Amino acid sequence: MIDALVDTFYARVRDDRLIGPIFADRVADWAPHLTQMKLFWSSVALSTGVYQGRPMPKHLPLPIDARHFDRWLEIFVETARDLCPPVAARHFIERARRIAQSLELGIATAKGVMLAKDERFMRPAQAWTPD
Ligand code: HEM
Repeated sequence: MIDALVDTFYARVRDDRLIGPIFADRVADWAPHLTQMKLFWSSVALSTGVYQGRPMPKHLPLPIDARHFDRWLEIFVETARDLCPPVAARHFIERARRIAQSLELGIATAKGVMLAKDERFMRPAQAWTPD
């Protein structure tokens, strides 16, 4: 189930107009990324301990905020509901929401922004400069 969830989720992510390009700029070889994500979900959903990485430092430099996390979660929720029985879908979705929230908080903090409870992180608009 984790194999199917991860494969389908990232196939959809890669096609997405908002978050697809963020992955396209950084993930050249998808096979190792998908393997890593399957280990991650095995650890998170089944407590197997097979994922050894640290997701936070990988996300801190990304140009992402609340809008990107909302889209990520929207695709994740749709995919989990499409592929998993309801109990399993809820199990994955609950964990994805918690981790997304903690990544968003970490990104805000790294940018010197102290979010209030339930406040979302929005990146300041980029000043327009001619090429
Ligand atoms: C806006 C939302 C997100 C974007 C654009 C994003 C993007 C990325 C990118 C580009 C990488 C590859 C980084 C690299 O190898 O240099 C990555 C890795 C990863 N992401 Fe995300 N991510 C998002 C949200 C999430 C969420 C919500 C989770 C967990 C539920 C997550 C879990 C991971 C993990 C486990 C890795 C692998 C880290 C490793 O190599 O050990 N990401 N992400």
